[in-house]
Amino acid sequence: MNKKVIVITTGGTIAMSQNLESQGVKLQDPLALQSALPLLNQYAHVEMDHLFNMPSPHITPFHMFQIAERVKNHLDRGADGVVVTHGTDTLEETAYFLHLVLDHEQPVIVTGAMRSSNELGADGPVNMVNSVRVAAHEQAQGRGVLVVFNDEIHTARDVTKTHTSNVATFQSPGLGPVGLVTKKEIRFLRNSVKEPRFSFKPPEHEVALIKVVAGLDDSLITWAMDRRIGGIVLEGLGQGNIPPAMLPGLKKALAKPIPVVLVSRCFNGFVQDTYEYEGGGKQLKELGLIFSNGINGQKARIKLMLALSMTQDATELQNYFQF
Ligand SMILES: NC(=O)C[C@H](N)C(=O)O
Repeated sequence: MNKKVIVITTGGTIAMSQNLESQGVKLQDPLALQSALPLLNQYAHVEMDHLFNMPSPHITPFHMFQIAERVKNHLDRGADGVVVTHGTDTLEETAYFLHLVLDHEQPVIVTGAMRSSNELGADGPVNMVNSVRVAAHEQAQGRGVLVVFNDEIHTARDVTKTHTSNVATFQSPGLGPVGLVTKKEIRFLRNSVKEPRFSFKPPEHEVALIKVVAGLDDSLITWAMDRRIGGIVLEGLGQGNIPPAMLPGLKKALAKPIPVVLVSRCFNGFVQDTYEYEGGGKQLKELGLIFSNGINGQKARIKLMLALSMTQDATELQNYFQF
């Protein structure tokens, strides 16, 4: 039986073309994407739903919720799979947001392109075809949200954009792709981590992501507190350490209480309570920071936003970050 796959378009380079005079790349009429339909229909019965036409730096967590609502509607109404086309700059954040709020068996795939539609070697068509193929594939079911790009399949949890312009930009550091797409075959290489899902609600709290650098003091933490931020993610150094000058503001934030999640700015390895010096992981653990492993700073921010819509309780928040 021909599977029914819905392609929801939201913009990004996949929906753009290059102006031959200025060389600038910008959005075109989203209906131009419909020209891919005859190609896509070779693999499934495909319908397109044009939701937004935005560059992905314009996407906010509220837009992510709107995308999630649209995906959910299609899945609830019986689509066998959904593909979301999206700009690559914030693609990993939207993919992870969808992953945390959707709980369907049917495959949900996020894809995009690094080269716009009229550039040499445009990768949009092949990424769309591969995404539709994966969305219609039995073995893609029950794996949560996947990112299909450049003949590879990645989980929303693990994938990150690693190159500003190369078509092989999406990688899962330390793990590699969860699956591969060839002309003949779709093959999954490993299972995905199961994560608890969050309530289907728009995020209510802003969360600040602060990248820790040598010599940083607590002024960004103070700024975040003045803005009545709901939570803070610290992208710490190494195994999860910070300069001592951050401690006064950090202690004030924790006393409020504002939950603070700690990830590492290294993209391999774990944050852990190893170091006993001032600002070291041992002290941060004692102060009550939530240690988070397996997701980067931008994804920990999305997760904390969703978690704060469910609870403010420190132990419950901690539990969400065990996975
Ligand atoms: N390749 C891309 O899609 C990048 C573009 N700036 C976007 O995220 O919308």
